[in-house]
Amino acid sequence: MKLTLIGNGIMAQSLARGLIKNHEIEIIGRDIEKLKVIQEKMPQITIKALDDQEDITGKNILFCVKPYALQSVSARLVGNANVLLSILAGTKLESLRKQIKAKHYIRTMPNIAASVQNSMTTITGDNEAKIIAMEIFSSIGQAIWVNTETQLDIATAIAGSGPAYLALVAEALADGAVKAGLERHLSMQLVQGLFSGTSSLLKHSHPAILKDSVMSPGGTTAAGYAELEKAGVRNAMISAVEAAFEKAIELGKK
Ligand SMILES: NC(=O)C1=CN([C@@H]2O[C@H](COP(=O)(O)OP(=O)(O)OC[C@H]3O[C@@H](n4cnc5c(N)ncnc54)[C@H](O)[C@@H]3O)[C@@H](O)[C@H]2O)C=CC1
Ligand SMILES: O=C(O)[C@@H]1CCC=N1
Repeated sequence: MKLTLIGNGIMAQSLARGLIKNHEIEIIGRDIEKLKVIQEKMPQITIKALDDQEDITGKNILFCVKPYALQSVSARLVGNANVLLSILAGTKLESLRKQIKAKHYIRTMPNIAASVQNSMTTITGDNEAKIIAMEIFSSIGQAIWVNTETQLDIATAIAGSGPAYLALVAEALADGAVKAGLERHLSMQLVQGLFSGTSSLLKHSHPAILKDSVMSPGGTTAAGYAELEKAGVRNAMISAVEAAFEKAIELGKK
């Protein structure tokens, strides 16, 4: 399938890197020099500077600019796209419909692991475009269709932003090991293996069961776990997801 990405930032590049294996990719962005650098890394893609009258007629567009840029970028788009698939956090389908012409509209929330074909993506929007949207995002990881934009905004707070939360945990665990005296490279290697193994286990086990099976009576895990509870890590995680959800709602009001 031919896909046109508008935007040349981190997420457009992550999506392109994942999608290139199964799709024909065009990236349209405002920074042609940056696009040339991207093309050096992914020679199969085509690149184009965003025109003041950029014709999107018949294209399947993956819209990858910042939420605040919706108005200024859409003012430069002419014609009627086939499907407009937006990845903009918070931005409502209603705003997209008002500002960009397309046959069908989709909101999606992929994450940065799209670059390694392991995104956890949620999708909502026009039912007529459900199959095409699910096909695109299933080719770069797992894709789930949800029925409301509220569900998508909550999903944004966990699966969209989540890689940053888990990266914080990963970095902090490695720092703990370094503090205890282990070399940095070994600490990082252990954390990578830890995340990979735990993620495999989580596919089949409830987190509470997993935790119980690791925690021996009077053992190391119980000692460490008590510190996490004392520091309020559980509550911090819940608050983080709530705050990110609220921010998505706020972005949707702009
Ligand atoms: N970074 C992530 O992990 C994720 C980001 N998103 C969404 O992806 C979108 C892009 O985010 P990032 O790639 O992280 O940001 P970024 O800052 O790396 O890229 C933003 C892109 O928007 C373009 N842009 C901004 N203003 C523009 C204008 N006036 N005219 C033309 N182009 C303009 C920039 O040139 C750039 O290509 C955002 O809407 C964000 O909500 C969604 C899922 C995950
Ligand atoms: O931080 C953000 O707003 C975007 C949306 C999800 C991940 N990054």
